[in-house]
Amino acid sequence: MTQKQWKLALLQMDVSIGEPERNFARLEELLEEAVSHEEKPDVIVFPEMWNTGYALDRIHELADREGERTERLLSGFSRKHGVNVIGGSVADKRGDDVYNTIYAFDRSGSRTADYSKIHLFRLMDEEKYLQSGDRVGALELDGIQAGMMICYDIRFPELSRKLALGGSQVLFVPAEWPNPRLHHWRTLLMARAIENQMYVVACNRVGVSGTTEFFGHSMVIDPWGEVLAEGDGTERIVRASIDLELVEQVRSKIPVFEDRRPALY
Ligand SMILES: NC(=O)CCC(=O)C(=O)O
Repeated sequence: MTQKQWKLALLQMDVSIGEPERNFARLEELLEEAVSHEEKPDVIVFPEMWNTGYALDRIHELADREGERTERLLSGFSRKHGVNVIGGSVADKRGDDVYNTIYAFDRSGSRTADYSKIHLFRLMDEEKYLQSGDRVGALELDGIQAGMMICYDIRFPELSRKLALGGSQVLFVPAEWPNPRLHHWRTLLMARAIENQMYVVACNRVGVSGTTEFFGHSMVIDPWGEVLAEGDGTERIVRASIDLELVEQVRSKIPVFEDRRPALY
């Protein structure tokens, strides 16, 4: 049966660069905290590259081979607690290549989808060490259609539009988005929500790696562009409830999808 409301928990965690053991341990603590709350979440989301951070010069030795460790933890957790998990993204190694990949699990613990980042971010040298994905990330959870993008992907409006046209009502965005671009982060996320009349659920990390500072400000934005929840710069769980019926209400109030003129552009 299609669910009409979702309670969300965004694990706005700090990530220890190049230390998967510490990061797995911290993530497990935050996962337990997320489900111990009186408002048990329907969907849990975490940041980008939470297993290794941007330890790119050692990424081939640190990446999770075939995503096996990530899958073991998240599949077991989602089944045990009957919760959907958008597993942030991890550095995962397939063959000789390392990707930046989201693994998503439904309430039964089944891996329902994965998505590897399409647009690699040169300012952080991703293109020198990582392979890009070659397909978009659509999925269905609790009968709700959703899309996945990773961090820099939000600068490419064509991608979120494609997901919206394919039926997505919610866009999940794990990120490691640093200072000094808070203004870009907030504005781009709001634009993706308003132009596509969809929920945007974006989880950014906090903390410092070398000289790079990550500001958090994880956000849940509704299809009208209202910010339902926003983190600060500290490690915490950001919670929000969303009502999926609002997507249809906003889309009928301003019928953007009917008024498009794709023949002209
Ligand atoms: N990890 C990323 O993709 C960072 C993207 C970013 O910071 C940006 O400004 O874009």
